[in-house]
Amino acid sequence: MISVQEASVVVPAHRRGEADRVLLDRISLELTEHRIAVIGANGSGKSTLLRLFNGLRAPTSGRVSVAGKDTVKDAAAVRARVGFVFTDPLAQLLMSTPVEDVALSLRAKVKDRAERARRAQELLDLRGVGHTAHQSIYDLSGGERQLVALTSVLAVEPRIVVADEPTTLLDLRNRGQLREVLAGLPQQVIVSTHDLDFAADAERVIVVDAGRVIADGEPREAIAAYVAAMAR
Ligand SMILES: Nc1ncnc2c1ncn2[C@@H]1O[C@H](COP(=O)(O)OP(=O)(O)OP(=O)(O)O)[C@@H](O)[C@H]1O
Repeated sequence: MISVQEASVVVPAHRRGEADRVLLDRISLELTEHRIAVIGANGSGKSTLLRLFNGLRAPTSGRVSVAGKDTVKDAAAVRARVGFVFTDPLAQLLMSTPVEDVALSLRAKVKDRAERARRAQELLDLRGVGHTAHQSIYDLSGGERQLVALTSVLAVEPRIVVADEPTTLLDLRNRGQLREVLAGLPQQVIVSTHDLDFAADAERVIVVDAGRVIADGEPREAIAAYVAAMAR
């Protein structure tokens, strides 16, 4: 379980006379539900919040832990447990072809090189992108790329998947496909999204506004609170 206790993220002012920037302001959350969506306007702090969950970002004050492990002090254990999917898969695909990228994720678990490549191919097949295995990642469509990135993240067998606007760059069909894949995962899945239909599928919706949680709970009510806040 992810636990956020009074976590703030503050960026110090760059110039004299400027105020510090508070990106997140004393957030406390216990994330126990299987499907959680985080929504909020552009720049409200969703990405910053999600990055706290796997230690990509450290809180300036307060504490974030995953299954009792501190995201700063136990960073490696936390990263192994919490997989992170970026909006732009090119930000996370490190190798030049899908099969190499997934094999890289398998490195800790499968020592033999040939076996690693075989397993990587199997995992890509499972996600319906096996045919892209040896293509350059730059030649893949956006949807294929996102599925390859997700396959690489899942290859590490994380207990929790955190996905930062994973459908934003996708067309309607690929968006639907990715939503389906995420919905079918056995892991706990926490996504940020601007797609309110996607958010409505979650068990719990957290609304972030200017670095604060302004609504948190059952999707219908939380989404209504977000829509009302946007209208103000
Ligand atoms: N390192 C940083 N230094 C200064 N400001 C930052 C830094 N990182 C993020 N910000 C600012 O924090 C605010 C929140 O950013 P964040 O990416 O968390 O928002 P978001 O809700 O995910 O937005 P979007 O929906 O547009 O992706 C933005 O105004 C952003 O410019």
